[in-house]
Amino acid sequence: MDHFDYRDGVLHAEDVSLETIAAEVGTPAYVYSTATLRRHYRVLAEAIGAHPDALRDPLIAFAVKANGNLAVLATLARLGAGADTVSEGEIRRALAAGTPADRIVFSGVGKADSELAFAVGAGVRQINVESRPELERLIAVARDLGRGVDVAIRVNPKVGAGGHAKITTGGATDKFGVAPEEALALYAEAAASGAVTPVGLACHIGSQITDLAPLRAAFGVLRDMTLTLRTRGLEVTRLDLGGGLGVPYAGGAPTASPADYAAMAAEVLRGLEVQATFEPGRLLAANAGVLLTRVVHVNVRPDGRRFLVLDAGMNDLMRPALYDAFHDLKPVHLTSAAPIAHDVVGPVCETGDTFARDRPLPPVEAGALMAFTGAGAYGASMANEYNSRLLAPEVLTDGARWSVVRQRPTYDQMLARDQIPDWLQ
Ligand SMILES: Cc1ncc(COP(=O)(O)O)c(C=O)c1O
Ligand SMILES: N[C@@H](CCCC[NH3+])C(=O)O
Repeated sequence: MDHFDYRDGVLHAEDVSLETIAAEVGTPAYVYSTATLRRHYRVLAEAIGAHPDALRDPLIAFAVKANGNLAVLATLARLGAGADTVSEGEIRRALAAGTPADRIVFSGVGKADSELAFAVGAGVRQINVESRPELERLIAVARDLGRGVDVAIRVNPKVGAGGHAKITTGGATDKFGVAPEEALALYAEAAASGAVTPVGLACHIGSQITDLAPLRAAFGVLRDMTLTLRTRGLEVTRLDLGGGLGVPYAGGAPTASPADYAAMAAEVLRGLEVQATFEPGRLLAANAGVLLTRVVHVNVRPDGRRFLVLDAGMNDLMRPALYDAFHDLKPVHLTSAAPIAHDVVGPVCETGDTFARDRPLPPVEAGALMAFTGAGAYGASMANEYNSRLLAPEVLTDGARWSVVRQRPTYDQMLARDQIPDWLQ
């Protein structure tokens, strides 16, 4: 949180007061810090770079799904980050932000033929194949285009982990990847096809993982499989270790450090002589962003229950509604008033539009500005227009500079997307 701190009693993003941003851009609005993004990238890059013997020529491919804003992607691309993408839209975002195609990895369980063709045509670094039907379609697409592509087979190591059942991806019954035995068979089939080149294995077992044990187990599966493939005469030059390392959400559980994570990965991969890819999303972006919001009013019921009604709703920040996620809420103006219990809610017509129950907060008045922390990952990227609410704009700070990096749409733009057919006039 150090780049989001109080100065003279007002919460700032780097050198910019959130009050200034709210006054000019309105609320709700996402605010990201370039300095924090850079720091997070460097901490991870240095942690990985400390093990050049085992983590050779590493690639940090930012998971675009966490935050697809072009300015955020461009910030990371300039530091050398690649991109982990799961749709044509995300590949296009990464390219538009200046990420070189040969640093873009394409993952996902349901890539359409048109998306596979786009990725092959764009010359992405590798496609992480998640199933037999996908491999068959990719081979057909590559043959049609007369152009090859490097592939990794995404393994489902049967080790699920993560902060919530809905964000666990590595369990045996989860839809992602293929079981180790089948992955070995697909690898050989890919090699035999002559149309695509299998270069390695991939895994990603979940998100907001705070403990290294399940990650170690999953990486161990990749290691064993690498050795098996080599005994079968197949070359394995890359391992994609996925993302998933958790972050400290203010008030939440502690998590393993990037240094311990990298040391563990190095320990498991040492001696394999493979190139390692990492796909962090949350780790780089979550604590680099806040969601700035204004109190609509405080509704105190006769029984004493205090509803703090914000102008941000579950459509802007879905994580609490979807995963019961905890996001700290800070008043933009520091106060020493004693905290009292509030139910923090948005304006959306759903009971699920509740950010927190009985959250101790200093009493605030209508119009007060507040900020949800830890909102830089899976915040704006998961936002929607439910209740016909306009998507929140996004702002990026860099020292004393700041810019709107995604405009709030207008109601006219929202309405213009729909058409009433002639036959209804
Ligand atoms: C394949 C893949 N890679 C990387 C990520 C990024 O995960 P995280 O933000 O937890 O690092 C995800 C999302 O969970 C994913 O599905
Ligand atoms: N969207 C989730 C993380 C899932 C990542 C995608 N596999 C979150 O907000 O925590």
